[in-house]
Amino acid sequence: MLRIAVPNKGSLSGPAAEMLHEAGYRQRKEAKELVLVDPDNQVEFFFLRPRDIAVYVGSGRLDVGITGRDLLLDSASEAEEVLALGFAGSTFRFARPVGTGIAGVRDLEGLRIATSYTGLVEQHLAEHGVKAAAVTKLDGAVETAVHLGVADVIADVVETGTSLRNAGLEVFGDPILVSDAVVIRPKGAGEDPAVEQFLRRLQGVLVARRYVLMDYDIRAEQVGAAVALTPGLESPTVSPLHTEGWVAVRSMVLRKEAQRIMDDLWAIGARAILVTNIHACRI
Ligand SMILES: Nc1ncnc2c1ncn2[C@@H]1O[C@H](COP(=O)(O)OP(=O)(O)OP(=O)(O)O)[C@@H](O)[C@H]1O
Ligand SMILES: O=P(O)(O)OC[C@H]1O[C@H](OP(=O)(O)OP(=O)(O)O)[C@H](O)[C@@H]1O
Ligand SMILES: [Mg+2]
Repeated sequence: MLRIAVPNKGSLSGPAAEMLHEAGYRQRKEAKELVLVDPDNQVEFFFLRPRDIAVYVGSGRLDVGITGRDLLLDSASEAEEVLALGFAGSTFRFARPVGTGIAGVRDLEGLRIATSYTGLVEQHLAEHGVKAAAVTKLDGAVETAVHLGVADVIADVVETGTSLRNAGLEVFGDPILVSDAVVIRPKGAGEDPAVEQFLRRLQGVLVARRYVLMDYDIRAEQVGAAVALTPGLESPTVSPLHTEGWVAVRSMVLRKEAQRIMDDLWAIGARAILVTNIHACRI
């Protein structure tokens, strides 16, 4: 049975559960369940703290896991990213009190930094040859550390920037990392058909979320122009219509471009343009 680590709490847990459900896996009924067996799919889910998942997978005790790229890299575990999942997107950045002159990583020499991600910060400082006075590890609400005098600057997860603004802080320097929810495996793990199948299912969900199916009718002489607008992933399906001189086209298009493409198709004479959701797929 494939053993999969899944986040039990925080920003990653809800979207991860939703994605696994869309991929056809059983989900736990209540948040206190720690292990769930899905015999129909031959998998076993272990609900763990997101920060610990890289440790379990890196040690090879679990075959595969879902966590954040920032947590994976902070842990320095023997696990590696194999697929980005497109949720829990954020950047990991330094922030200073508004208006202070600290402009980049080099200005951090001799300063005190608070963060929940000491591994990431120490690695980043080392890469730039900078020696901070202290890198203090806090569990959360890191933005408050400056106000309370525990640190001069912080390094934290930033999504909308609201938490920083509320604390009178602002980002400076380049992002240390762009993060996303990711699937991880032990480094160097060999081919495993069960893992491949798991990844194919998740890739199917990603494609079903990104793309829609577009159907339309068009005069045969315009089919070249129409197909240029809807080239599909490989090649669109073109079928004859009962009405002489017309064809039906079916193609996958990016969901976010669907309305613009419908306008463009209409302008070259396409009619009966229909868009449908893809429920599941294997590409
Ligand atoms: N506001 C946010 N927006 C997007 N991703 C976030 C946000 N906060 C945390 N993350 C991501 O979630 C992961 C951290 O999960 P974790 O459960 O440790 O913290 P959390 O989501 O902040 O939950 P909590 O602080 O309630 O325990 C990281 O990959 C981080 O990048
Ligand atoms: O840029 P924003 O949209 O404000 O999001 C970023 C904030 O969200 C997370 O905090 P969370 O609410 O999980 O609290 P925590 O700091 O205690 O983990 C993260 O640690 C930042 O503080
Ligand atoms: Mg948090």
